[in-house]
Amino acid sequence: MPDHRLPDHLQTDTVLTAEQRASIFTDVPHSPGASKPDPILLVDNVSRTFGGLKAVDVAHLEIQRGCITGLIGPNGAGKTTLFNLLTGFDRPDSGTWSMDGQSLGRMYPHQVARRGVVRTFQLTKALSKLTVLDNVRLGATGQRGERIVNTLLPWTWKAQERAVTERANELLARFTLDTKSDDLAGSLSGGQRKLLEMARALMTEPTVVMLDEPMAGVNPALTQSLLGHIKSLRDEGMTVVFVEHDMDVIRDISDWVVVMAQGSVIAESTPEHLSSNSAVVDAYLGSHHDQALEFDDEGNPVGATAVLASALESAEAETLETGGDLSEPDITDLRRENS
Ligand SMILES: Nc1ncnc2c1ncn2[C@@H]1O[C@H](COP(=O)(O)OP(=O)(O)OP(=O)(O)O)[C@@H](O)[C@H]1O
Repeated sequence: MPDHRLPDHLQTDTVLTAEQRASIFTDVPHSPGASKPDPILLVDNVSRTFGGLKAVDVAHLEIQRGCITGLIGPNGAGKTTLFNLLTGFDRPDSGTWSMDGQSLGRMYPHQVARRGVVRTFQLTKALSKLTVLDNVRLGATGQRGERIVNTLLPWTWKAQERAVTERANELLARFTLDTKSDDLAGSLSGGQRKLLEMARALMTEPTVVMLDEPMAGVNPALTQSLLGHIKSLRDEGMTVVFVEHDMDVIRDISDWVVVMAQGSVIAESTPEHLSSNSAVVDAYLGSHHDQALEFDDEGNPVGATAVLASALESAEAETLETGGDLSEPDITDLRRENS
């Protein structure tokens, strides 16, 4: 059994400094299912099939406490399905997973949230006919301590109502949505809805926040602000797991990166060493060679194309560093080999 206690020099109250986060992963092997010094989430043998397709088949995964873990992988790799399973929005065929030793299996989403694990969605789920404030207030449903509130006397409900509204207003201010609190959520831009979702998720004062493509569809001006918000969740002691396709974002904010392909975890790494991992390069090459490449107005690769470009660049650099050469193979040599 691996020893999951943090070494003495890393012991903290969950809020880790940048130095502590960097040293946490120094001895973690860059391999799928690697043991972490202090995992908050443990996943074992979780699988989910749709018809004949194995969407998720994760043998073992550990998520380090107090850090940002980026989850990447080609389209259809199973990232969203894994999020759905871990947060009670879907049921696996098999497997177990737990937070701090407490099983989270066979639970409904609100029960998982009560235990401190919340998630946001790739496509935001704001209720467009409700005000922004009411959307955030709804996040308090299933709140930890709700049962205690239910046993309180009627006149204390009002106090609870006030507390919920107060917290919702604080969160709206934090995410710079306070001027919009009386607007209908349907009037918000895509980026503002992402902020709204984050605010709603934080109503339960979670321990683990799982964000499914928080940057997708967000304009560049809001991207920086969202990145800052995600970092601040970690800096307040929360554990963040997020799905993202943009490698610049992954490099900017992840402390550790988990790579999925065809339902399984195929690699784990620090963001710096990601592109030199041949399994990652293979996964992206394998799944994207027949897809249209995507570029922005300035001709820079975006989305999966950016991941591929970055992986190729690093693989080429590695080939050169190890004395290889990048010239096309001589066709006459190939013919000779095949004859
Ligand atoms: N409800 C469902 N019914 C049938 N197939 C599904 C269902 N949900 C997911 N799948 C399939 O499972 C596989 C994994 O999908 P999933 O959405 O988890 O991948 P992903 O890594 O999140 O992809 P993306 O990056 O495109 O969001 C895909 O082949 C998908 O088509």
